[in-house]
Amino acid sequence: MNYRSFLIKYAEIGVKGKNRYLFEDALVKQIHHRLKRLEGGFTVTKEAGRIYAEASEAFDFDEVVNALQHVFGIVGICPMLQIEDNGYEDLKAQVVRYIGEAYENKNFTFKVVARRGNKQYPVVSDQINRDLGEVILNAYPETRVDVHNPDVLLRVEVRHKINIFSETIPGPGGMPIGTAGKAMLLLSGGIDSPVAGYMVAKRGVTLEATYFHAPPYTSERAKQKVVDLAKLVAKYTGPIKLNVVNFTDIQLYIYDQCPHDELTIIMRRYMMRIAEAIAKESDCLALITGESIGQVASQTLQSLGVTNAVCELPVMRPLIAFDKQDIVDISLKIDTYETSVLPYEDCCTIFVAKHPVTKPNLKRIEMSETKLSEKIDEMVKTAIETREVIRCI
Ligand SMILES: Nc1ncnc2c1ncn2[C@@H]1O[C@H](COP(=O)(O)OP(=O)(O)OP(=O)(O)O)[C@@H](O)[C@H]1O
Repeated sequence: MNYRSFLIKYAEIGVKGKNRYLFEDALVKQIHHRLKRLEGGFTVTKEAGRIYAEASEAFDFDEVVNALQHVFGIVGICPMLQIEDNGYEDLKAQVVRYIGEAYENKNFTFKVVARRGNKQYPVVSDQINRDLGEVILNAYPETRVDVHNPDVLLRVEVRHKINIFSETIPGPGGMPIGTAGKAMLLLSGGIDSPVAGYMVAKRGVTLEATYFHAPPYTSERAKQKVVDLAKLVAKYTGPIKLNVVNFTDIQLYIYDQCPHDELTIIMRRYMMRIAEAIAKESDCLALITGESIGQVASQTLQSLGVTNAVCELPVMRPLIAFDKQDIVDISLKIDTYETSVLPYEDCCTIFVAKHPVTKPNLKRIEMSETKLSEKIDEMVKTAIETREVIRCI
């Protein structure tokens, strides 16, 4: 079948009451944004509970489906034949043509489910089901009707135009980007943080990201890996503004002044302070990290509490109760795993102590931080001011 149009199904956003149009408009915008980079000259429109993408020229079917499968908010992608209402006999002929072109092998069972959005249409749905069933059986005698468990469920929607479709390709689900504010992802080169960003973005949150690097202790390649990860996540979220913060002086200073078993937690607190300052500048409403309870020393409940103590914005940790394998499974699904496991050094691991505290005490950590003079505030200011901003698409 040479499809020209797609019917886009969305679930959750269909139940958003009076705000529904906002969600639909955001989804239309995201679909439009994604398809405009591809061939096909797509027009994206909405019509009472339905979104359509219609091509005006030739396009690569797989490429378009792949693009739509990266748009949060879509639960199903139905390639469809959309026709004008040119009378009942024409509808019958078009359905026969659809089945003829869509299925090479006609040895299947089917059921027709018609729905009249346009109640003026002269034939009621039940009658349409029976009549179309009959013309299909006559045209293709190998087919059989099975109303309980059909191989092919042929849907015919009689609206302003008539939609004929029988296949639903799953979409990613979630909510359209741009419907739930913006958050700052602390993006490292590991497996977890890209997955954390993906999960929060899937709820409609626009992402910005911050990466801390420590040249010359961390390489250009390590930075490039984070840029590559941001680009992979951006396939789902749209462009991500990545702030690359030079953390070297701060790390060296903390290393000089503070007990080494507290380095990880104190560095983490400075990362959060800096990420939050940039987040506030960018109107982000929350921070996101890839932490999960107990994974490493800095991810015990005590450590998470001590880290949180420096943040005013809420810190979202979508992986908090996930096992590593569950996180790996998502990273494989979203295609970040292979990049995440490339063996480049991370700035936290370079200065890590042999036996970091696993149950830090807030008072003690605050006491240790008093060893850092006003110099640290200057360093934080400089790190924020001199950050590099990379647009990842
Ligand atoms: N260099 C960094 N730049 C930005 N964020 C970082 C950096 N290092 C750590 N983080 C943030 O802190 C979280 C915990 O990092 P940590 O190194 O303890 O764990 P991890 O399991 O290695 O995480 P990941 O797999 O995301 O790197 C990360 O998920 C990320 O959100």
